[in-house]
Amino acid sequence: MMWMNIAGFSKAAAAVRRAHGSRRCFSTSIPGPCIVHKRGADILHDPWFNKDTGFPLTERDRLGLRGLLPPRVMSCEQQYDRFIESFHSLERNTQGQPENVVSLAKWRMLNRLHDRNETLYYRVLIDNIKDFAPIIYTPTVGLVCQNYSGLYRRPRGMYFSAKDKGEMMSMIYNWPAQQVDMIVITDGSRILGLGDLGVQGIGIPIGKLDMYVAAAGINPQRVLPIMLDVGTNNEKLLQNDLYLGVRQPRLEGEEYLEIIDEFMEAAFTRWPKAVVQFEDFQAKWAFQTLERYRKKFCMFNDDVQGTAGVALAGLLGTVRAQGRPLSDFVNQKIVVVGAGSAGLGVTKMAVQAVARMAGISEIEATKNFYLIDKDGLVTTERTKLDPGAVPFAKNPAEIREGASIVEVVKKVRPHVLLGLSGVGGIFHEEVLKAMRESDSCKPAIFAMSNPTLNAECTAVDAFKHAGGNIVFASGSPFENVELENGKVGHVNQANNMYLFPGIGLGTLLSGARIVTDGMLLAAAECLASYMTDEEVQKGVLYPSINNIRHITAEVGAAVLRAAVSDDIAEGHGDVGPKDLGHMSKEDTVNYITRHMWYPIYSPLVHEK
Ligand SMILES: NC(=O)C1=CN([C@@H]2O[C@H](COP(=O)(O)OP(=O)(O)OC[C@H]3O[C@@H](n4cnc5c(N)ncnc54)[C@H](O)[C@@H]3O)[C@@H](O)[C@H]2O)C=CC1
Ligand SMILES: CC(=O)C(=O)O
Ligand SMILES: [Mg+2]
Repeated sequence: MMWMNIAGFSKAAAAVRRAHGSRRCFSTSIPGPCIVHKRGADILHDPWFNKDTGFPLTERDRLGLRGLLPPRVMSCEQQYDRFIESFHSLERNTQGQPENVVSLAKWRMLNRLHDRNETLYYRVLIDNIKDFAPIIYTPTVGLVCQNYSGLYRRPRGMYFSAKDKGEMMSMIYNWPAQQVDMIVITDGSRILGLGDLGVQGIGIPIGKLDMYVAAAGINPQRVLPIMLDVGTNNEKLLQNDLYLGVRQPRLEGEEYLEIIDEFMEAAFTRWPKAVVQFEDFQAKWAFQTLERYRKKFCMFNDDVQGTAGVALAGLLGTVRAQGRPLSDFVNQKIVVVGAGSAGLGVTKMAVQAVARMAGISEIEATKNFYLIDKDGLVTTERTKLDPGAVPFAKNPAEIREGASIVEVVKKVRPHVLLGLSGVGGIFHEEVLKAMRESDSCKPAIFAMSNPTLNAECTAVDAFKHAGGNIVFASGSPFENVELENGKVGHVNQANNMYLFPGIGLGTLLSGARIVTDGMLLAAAECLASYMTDEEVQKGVLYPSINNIRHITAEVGAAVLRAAVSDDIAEGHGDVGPKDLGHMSKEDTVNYITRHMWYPIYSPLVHEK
């Protein structure tokens, strides 16, 4: 078991990952050729193949591009520098403007590059992931979704609407790529903490798949963002003339399930080896679709399962941060605020970990967990209790039904207060001050809701009101906080981005037919053991996002090895299940790393 390995994490491994995270590595080796079936201007208009001014003269001749570009040939490095310089100049020129305006301007600039030249786009993204993830992912992606109908310029991904019923099996063949490895699908019903955004939620699969390319090195020609537009219950969108989705209330019940069933059959008929990630479905459909498909298709739900693993890794980190042995996790009192797809997923996985570590039943393991939803503390007195929350309902004799967050924190004095409610600011001053009385010497506050305005509290407020000795994590990035004593309050980003790319990549390269609990647990354990004791004791629970490729390789390898142990790995390409089984841990990481796509201009070879 992983729990034993954490303390043994070697300094050498830490050095390797730092090297891996180094920026701007322009490879000097000659890349293999890329076959292209078009010529001339058609190539320039195809972002998969376009190199802009980067086409060498010989290639311009071979592909009929001569005269279609300015004569000067620029290297990829020169194009890169030119883009970064333009980006900095945008930053200078927008100084003092409202934050939303600046964020959208930056997103537009990156998006234009994405639409024009994918190779350069991903090079820029990978090498500057810390600066650009907040633009293509949370928080700016939330703003983009809110404004998507107005921002829309070019199509990306596929849209299956309620009106396409009966047509999906043929429609799926409209996608131009022969092979698809990763699909991220949403129905737009719960986009971050922003609610039902209907068709505009397509920004989320696009952003998640950008992270797949950047972190997991999935080839961008093999990713497919999907919007399943079954209507929206957002009145404002339905009234908006510019709204691009189907203008009808959401389908419900069997009608809804028939649409998703049809899509899943169509997708896996064309690409039987693909992995499908469900993202930002409202809780009832998140759980139902997960149960419906997880034994039948190779899929997982990122909000339920990915988030659970990231939170569990962070919770284990908080035990180490207190200088206590991991076995003390079983004694940690944890208050979870938000009992939706994410909150229930996290609580369930953490309870399972306690049960395993303490050798007790899952029911007994719920003792130290307190679940709060919009109606307050969940107890057995609650009428209309969500079935998923039943195991965590407290006895009202312990604390009253519906008790507020402050009441629960004052009474329980939890080690951890974890928010997945989607409600900005509910960890207000009184709640945070109550955490000063926590039974932990290093109380932990996880404000995991996205985007930034929906975080349960800001980093500054957490350190100000709960004290400088807390451990803090948020779902969207905040700056570190300067404390009065001259020390730095470290801000962690507790976001499922640390796991979903590795879960997807490990699953894909193992050729697993389904995603098992064992694979998800292996991912969480791998992340939990990634940090050194020294780092964790400084309150650093998660690695820097600059190391995301290395983390993803490690997580992917852990997932793959779990698939082999679970006997469901069927292999990938030339690598059969036996080959996978014979790989050492190090071989597995190397195998995963070798399969990561990296953006370099390949020589284009035209074939009719
Ligand atoms: N950091 C991360 O990696 C992730 C963060 N999230 C974030 O978590 C949030 C929730 O996501 P889901 O669970 O899918 O949503 P959900 O809609 O399924 O659940 C929200 C829960 O919060 C509760 N709630 C609402 N108002 C409340 C209040 N005033 N006090 C206490 N509880 C309240 C609701 O009753 C419900 O149980 C979103 O903001 C999302 O962005 C979700 C997945 C991953
Ligand atoms: C991060 C994420 O998946 C969410 O906020 O929904
Ligand atoms: Mg999500």
